[in-house]
Amino acid sequence: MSARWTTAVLDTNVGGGLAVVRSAEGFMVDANGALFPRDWFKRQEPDIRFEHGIGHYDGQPVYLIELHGSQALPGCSWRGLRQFMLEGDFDTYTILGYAAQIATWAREHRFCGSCGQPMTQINRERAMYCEPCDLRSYPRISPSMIVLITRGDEILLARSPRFVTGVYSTLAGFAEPGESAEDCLVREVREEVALEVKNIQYVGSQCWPFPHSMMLGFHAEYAGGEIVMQPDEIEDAQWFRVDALPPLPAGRSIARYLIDLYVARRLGLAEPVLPR
Ligand SMILES: NC(=O)C1=CN([C@@H]2O[C@H](COP(=O)(O)OP(=O)(O)OC[C@H]3O[C@@H](n4cnc5c(N)ncnc54)[C@H](O)[C@@H]3O)[C@@H](O)[C@H]2O)C=CC1
Ligand SMILES: [Mg+2]
Ligand SMILES: [Zn+2]
Repeated sequence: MSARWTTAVLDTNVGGGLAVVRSAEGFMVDANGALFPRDWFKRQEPDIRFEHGIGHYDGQPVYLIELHGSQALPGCSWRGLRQFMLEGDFDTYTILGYAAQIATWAREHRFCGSCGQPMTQINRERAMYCEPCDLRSYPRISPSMIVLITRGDEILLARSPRFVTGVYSTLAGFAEPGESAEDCLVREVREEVALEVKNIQYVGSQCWPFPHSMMLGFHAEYAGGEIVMQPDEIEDAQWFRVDALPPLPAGRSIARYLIDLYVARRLGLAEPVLPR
C-alpha cells in the first residue's frame, strides 16, 4: 500500500480502468510502463485465463488480467517481478507484487481442496468459493522469519546456493504450525548455523511476493555455539565486521534494511528507511 495505491475487490463486469497483464513470463510492459488502458487491451482479443479487480491507483480502478499464453503485443515485452523490485518506481513494484500474489493464488485455487469441484470467484470478497462445501479459500500468505544476528562489531551473514554469486544475507525461514515467530527464529538459527541467540527484538515487516512471504524482521544477539552449516541450505556462513562487509542483498529487501540499520547505529550514520 502507498498514498497512491489501495487494494480493493472490484467487479470485473464493469468496464474501464487500468490493467496489469501477466503471463508465465512476467508482466507486460511497453514504453509507458506496466499499466495499460483496460478496454483498449481487451480489444486486442487476448487469450484471458482470468481477471480480478485488485485496487485503485490514483483513484483509477486497476485490474489484473492473467493470460493463457505469453505472446506479447507489438511494442510490448515481458518483465519479471524481480526486475521491478530491483529497479523502477516503488509504487509499480507494490501494485505488481500484489497482482502476482493474487494471480498465483487464483491459479492454484481453481478447485476445492476438500471436494475437488471447480471454485468460483466471489465478487465482494477476495476469496474463491465452493458452494457444496461452503468453503472459502483466501490468498495465501506465508509468515517467514528473518533475523540479523550480531556480536558487537560483527554480524553473521550466510550464503544459500540459490543466491547471486558472492552475496551474503541474513538468516530466514518459514514458520511451521505451532510456532511463535520467536520459536521459529530460534529453530531456524539452530538448523541453519547451530548457534544460540538472545535478546530477540522485533524490528519490522515486509511483504515479499516471491511468491507469498510475509517477512517478520528481527534483531538478535549471539549467545553461544560455533557455526555448523546446514548441508544444502547454507553454502557459507561467517562473522563479518561492520566496516568490512561482503556484497549484500538488494536495497529494497528487509534483509538489507536489517543490515544497514545495525551498521548505521554502530557507525553513527543516518538510519535507513524500510521500503514497504
Ligand atoms: N525480503 C528479504 O529480505 C528476504 C526474503 N526471504 C524469503 O524468506 C522466505 C523463507 O526463506 P528460506 O531461507 O527460503 O526458507 P527456509 O529456511 O524455511 O528454507 C526453505 C525450505 O522451506 C520449505 N518451504 C518452502 N515454502 C514453504 C512454505 N510456504 N511454508 C513452509 N515451508 C516452506 C521448503 O522445504 C524449502 O526448501 C523465502 O520466501 C525467501 O524468499 C529470504 C531472505 C531475505
Ligand atoms: Mg533459510
Ligand atoms: Zn468443495
